[in-house]
Amino acid sequence: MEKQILLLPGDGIGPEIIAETKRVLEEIARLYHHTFQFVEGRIGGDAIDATGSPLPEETLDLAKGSDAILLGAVGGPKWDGNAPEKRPEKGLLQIRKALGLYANLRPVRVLKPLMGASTLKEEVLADVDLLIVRELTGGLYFGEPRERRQINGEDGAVDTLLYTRGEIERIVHQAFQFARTRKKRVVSVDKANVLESSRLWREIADEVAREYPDVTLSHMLVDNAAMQLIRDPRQFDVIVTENLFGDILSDEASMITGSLGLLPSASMNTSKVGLFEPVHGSAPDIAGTGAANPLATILSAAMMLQYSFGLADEAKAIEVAVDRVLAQGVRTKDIAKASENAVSTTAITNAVMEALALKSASSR
Ligand SMILES: NC(=O)c1ccc[n+]([C@@H]2O[C@H](COP(=O)([O-])OP(=O)(O)OC[C@H]3O[C@@H](n4cnc5c(N)ncnc54)[C@H](O)[C@@H]3O)[C@@H](O)[C@H]2O)c1
Ligand SMILES: CC(C)[C@H](C(=O)O)[C@@H](O)C(=O)O
Ligand SMILES: [Mg+2]
Repeated sequence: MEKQILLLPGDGIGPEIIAETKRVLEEIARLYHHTFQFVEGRIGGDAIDATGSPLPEETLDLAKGSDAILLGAVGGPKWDGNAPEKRPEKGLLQIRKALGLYANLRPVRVLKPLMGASTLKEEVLADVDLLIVRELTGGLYFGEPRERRQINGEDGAVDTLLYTRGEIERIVHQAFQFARTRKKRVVSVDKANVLESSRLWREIADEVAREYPDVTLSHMLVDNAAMQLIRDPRQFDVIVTENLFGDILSDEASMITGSLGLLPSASMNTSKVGLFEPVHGSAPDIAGTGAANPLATILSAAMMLQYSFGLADEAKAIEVAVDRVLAQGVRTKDIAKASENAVSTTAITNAVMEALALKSASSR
């Protein structure tokens, strides 16, 4: 198979984790006889410094001409004081919107060798396998107006939480379709006791549910959901929710697995180009130290192989290699216990590549 993959390293630890993940993809190409052509583009602070824009036209053109996009992370203190249009994060929001990537899939799977890395008790961790389906191109992130203005004679600011029927219907359908391939349970998370947009969300979720009689739908208020995720994450199969709630709940859910450095994501639409990126950010506090955990990005690449290229065996091989490396006790600092020696971003990637090659040799 021949595919063009756009790499968008971005800022902070982004270039480190993308360089390592590229090596894993090259190993997959070698082992399974594919041709992956890599092109590289700028986004975020890196793009602002080079071109003045967080998402240059050239990057968007490269994205549209590629088969899939693998992104590191954007942002950092250097650009924190920038005007809204010149913030690195704006580039990420713009590329999601421009490519219509409304469905953000964030799977949360407990990796058995890491049970001890989680702050939760082992009895609530066994069998955790949930999927957060986050709406990604609507809600507070994009609603207009958004501005500073005088309100009752003093400084004020407004953001707008806005959803249309079509936006809600399509993401809820996605959640039900994924639930059909899993444990057939959807929890729709909202704040319908306060927000009108949530009341519309709930009504539409109920309507959509009638088309999936084989799937159970329940509703949960977001504050309760935040608590239930920690109390007993095993109760969830698919969680569908609006943009901001999904952002917050997914960072929270990462601690079920043990680290934000483990959580992958896929942003999809109905057309061909998907964007794959770790859930975490640019981690400026550890950038350049070799401490970044590349596994979230490596697992995002596995999602890319599966969802964009239909390469299920290759995706599974990466997941199995990651499990094997963790079972061997190889750990970056974020998942190592005080008593364990932490290894570098490159060293854990080497271990994943060795596990891949070993598995491939033994299955021949
Ligand atoms: N998708 C993205 O590009 C994305 C996502 C979240 C935050 N951000 C941006 O990143 C910048 C930093 O934000 P933040 O510090 O709040 O969130 P962050 O996710 O970058 O980091 C939070 C904490 O988790 C740790 N961490 C994150 N990823 C890690 C990894 N792979 N390995 C080991 N440790 C890891 C960091 O060291 C930090 O202590 C901000 O500018 C923010 O806007 C970008
Ligand atoms: C960087 C930021 C805009 C982004 C978001 O909020 O969507 C990030 O936190 C994420 O989770 O992908
Ligand atoms: Mg986030």
